[in-house]
Amino acid sequence: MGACSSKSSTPKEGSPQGIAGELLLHALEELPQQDFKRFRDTLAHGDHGGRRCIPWGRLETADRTDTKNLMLRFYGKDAVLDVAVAVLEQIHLCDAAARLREGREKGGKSQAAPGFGCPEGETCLGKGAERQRDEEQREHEIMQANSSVTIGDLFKPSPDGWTPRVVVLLGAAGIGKTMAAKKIMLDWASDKVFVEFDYVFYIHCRDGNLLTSEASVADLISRCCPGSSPPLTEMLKSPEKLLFVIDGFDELRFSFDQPQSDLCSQPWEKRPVEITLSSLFRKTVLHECSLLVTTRPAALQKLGKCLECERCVEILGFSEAEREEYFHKFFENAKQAAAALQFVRGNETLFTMCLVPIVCWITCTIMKQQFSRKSSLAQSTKTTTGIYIRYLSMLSSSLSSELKQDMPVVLRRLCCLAADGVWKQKVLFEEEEVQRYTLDQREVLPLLLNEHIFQKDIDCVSTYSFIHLSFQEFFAALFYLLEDEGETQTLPAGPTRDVNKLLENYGNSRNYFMLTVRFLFGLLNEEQRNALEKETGCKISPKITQELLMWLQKSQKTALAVLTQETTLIRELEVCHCLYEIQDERFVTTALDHFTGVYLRGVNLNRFDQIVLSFSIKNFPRLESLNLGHSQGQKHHELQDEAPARVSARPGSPTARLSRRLGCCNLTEKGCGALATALCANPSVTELHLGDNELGDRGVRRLCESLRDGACRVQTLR
Ligand SMILES: Nc1ncnc2c1ncn2[C@@H]1O[C@H](COP(=O)(O)OP(=O)(O)OP(=O)(O)O)[C@@H](O)[C@H]1O
Repeated sequence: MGACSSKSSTPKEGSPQGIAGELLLHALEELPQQDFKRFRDTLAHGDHGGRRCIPWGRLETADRTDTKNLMLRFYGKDAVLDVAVAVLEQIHLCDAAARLREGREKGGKSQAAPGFGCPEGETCLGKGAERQRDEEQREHEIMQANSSVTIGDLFKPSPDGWTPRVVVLLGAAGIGKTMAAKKIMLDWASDKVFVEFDYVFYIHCRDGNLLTSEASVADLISRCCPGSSPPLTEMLKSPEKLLFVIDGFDELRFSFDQPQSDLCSQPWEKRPVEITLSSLFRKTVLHECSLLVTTRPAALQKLGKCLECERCVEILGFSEAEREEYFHKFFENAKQAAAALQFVRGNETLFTMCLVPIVCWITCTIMKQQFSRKSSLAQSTKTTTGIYIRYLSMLSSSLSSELKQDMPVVLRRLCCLAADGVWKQKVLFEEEEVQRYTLDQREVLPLLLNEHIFQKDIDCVSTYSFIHLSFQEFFAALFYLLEDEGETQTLPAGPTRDVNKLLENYGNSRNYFMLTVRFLFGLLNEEQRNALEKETGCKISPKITQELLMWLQKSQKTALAVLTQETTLIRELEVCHCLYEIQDERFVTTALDHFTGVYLRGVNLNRFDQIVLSFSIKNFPRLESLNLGHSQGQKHHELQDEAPARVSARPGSPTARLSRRLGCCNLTEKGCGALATALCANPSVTELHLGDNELGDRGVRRLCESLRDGACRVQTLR
């Protein structure tokens, strides 16, 4: 658990951090109590030249030593004194600022002693430290997610008594974030959770995108209380009793890069919605209120720029028992539920995929129809794309023959609408927009669209969305594969069909494109393509295959992978998800031939992720390293039992130097058996880092014995 304690220890005497820390502590101790309070307040709410503010929740009760330690932890030894000097100047304590600056200059000279601190200008070392901090922070977050948390615990104080005010609920597409947010509202309303809050407001970000006129925080609150005039003055009197549930941060179109000086400070101030939300996130208004924000992981980086996440909890999806419970509730009929479960359990991958509730829902919906009609869920379905295609087939089979005839045209138009929406980060479409695509709602409503009544400014308008955002992303992907039969020329100008444009933008706005790109890979699978063509009557062309392949290979230079001096490592599990969806071993092997390893430290691997990762490992021609240090989640059965064997069994690998780092990845003593067998068969393994695993002395002995005659070094950390 070493990495989880990201709390820095007290700086050691004589260390560079110690000097910065000592100077800072000295400066803080010189401040009278009132000034020290102003210092903390500015630290939490001031402008630190783009640097993060320390959340007030942490500073509120901090004494001088705590404040020094928090500042060192947040800004590091190199920047901490800059921040302190700037804060002192902001609160007009210019003498104190000058003394601190002078002390730093003197201290700086003494640091020039050999072997003490880093020479000036060595920015690469600095950057390394920054990366390291990010990584540790992520590992810390993941750790938090793993200690199982219930809704009622989200705002509970941590063991050291500190209560978070900003909690982020993180989860993949369709994992149940909106469901959880709505459940929170219901549970709070019936006094089951969060009794400490007098008012809880639910803001769905997709609605925020539609607001065109200016709005104050008070207006946003009023919108959450429809039909009545809420007691706003009373509500705003005690901000610490307010909780805002901000659902679907990833769906917000706003950039949130306004300077601090543009933000509002009063809840009655009417400003563009973007500014108002930003002010709420950055706590320049109602800074004592609490926020619960849900988001897909891809938007975490953007979120981190506009708010200080104080606690991050990941929704992991349904456990096996919960999947069973879901089936029973869905079917109501015990016999049908048991039969459906038996079928789905017969396809282990499908059952695993059902850990994502939306997949569970689609599966059950298809199965339910299967009981009344011909079977439509193939036993072989094992990709997310496959499930969505089966759903579409099911809908198509339920259409009247007249509607079915129009299906290719309707589908092509619908795909244009979906793609246009994905590019414009639009989830809700107004009636005229849908009509502009010459889509008659009666045709498409049963297919995918949900109708919502939305209060836009003073009017009520009908808006439509795909039955779930992930369906919009599925249809947006299909847009790039459908052969244009000419009729789309009459539609509003949408995005180009050039997939390269989408891929180029993936790096910048990945959270909007990630699932769409994953579906693109899935739709290239020949079997899936054929099934879709047969069911819908549309022509689907695999002409983008080469583009996707080249993009993956080129992605050595993108955020998907990291190119070190000698090796190119896959750094994002998303690459493996894309490759898994295509289920084409030749494609996967060719794509992976450009990489030499996988580096996924601090990733939360669920069982499906493990299946996905294992698929890539199995088809990895030049795998030299697999680093899963600090990866957490359910035990890595798949990787323990299969991946090592698969790696060693690959022809052509004997000359490869294989180094495996499995530190802290939940490798158990049992897993050592499989690992040992694999290692025996693979004399090319030269290094094995096992870090802080649970394998016990027997496990280590077993491994060492296996490796006695080889050149492999085993490193453990316990
Ligand atoms: N706890 C649950 N119990 C039953 N069904 C659930 C649960 N959570 C989610 N679902 C089902 O899964 C669907 C998707 O859930 P939800 O919309 O909450 O996901 P999400 O994480 O918000 O997805 P996205 O990031 O794509 O917006 C829901 O419409 C519902 O059918």
